[in-house]
Amino acid sequence: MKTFDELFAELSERARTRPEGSATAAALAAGVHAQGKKVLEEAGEVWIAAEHESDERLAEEVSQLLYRVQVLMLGRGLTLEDVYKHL
Ligand SMILES: N=c1c2ncn([C@@H]3O[C@H](COP(=O)(O)OP(=O)(O)OP(=O)(O)O)[C@@H](O)[C@H]3O)c2ncn1[C@@H]1O[C@H](COP(=O)(O)O)[C@@H](O)[C@H]1O
Repeated sequence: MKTFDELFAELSERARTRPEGSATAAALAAGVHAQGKKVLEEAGEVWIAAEHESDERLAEEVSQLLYRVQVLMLGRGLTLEDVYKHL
């Protein structure tokens, strides 16, 4: 189990080192357009799960959306602080 901040730290490290076989390194290499499409896709899956699926499936889809949002943030070079200052 990991927190939002812990995942972001892990993905930041992947962005820095770009290890072979990393899903994050591949998603970052695909560019912001592809990263944005993934955010939209996962957001749609969250919506569908919220209306029609179990709590467990919804939680899984939300986790994937959080992951995709973090990848997009890294793709654009945003930090957690850049976002948190607006909360
Ligand atoms: N939380 C995630 C995570 N959520 C989703 N995904 C990726 O999203 C894919 C599933 O997304 P989709 O449903 O859109 O399916 P898809 O794109 O058709 O799937 P593929 O055909 O690409 O497998 C998974 O196969 C992963 O590639 C994730 N990839 C990585 N993480 C975490 O990120 C960290 C770093 O991972 P690596 O970069 O792989 O080292 C680790 O803690 C991982 O657990």
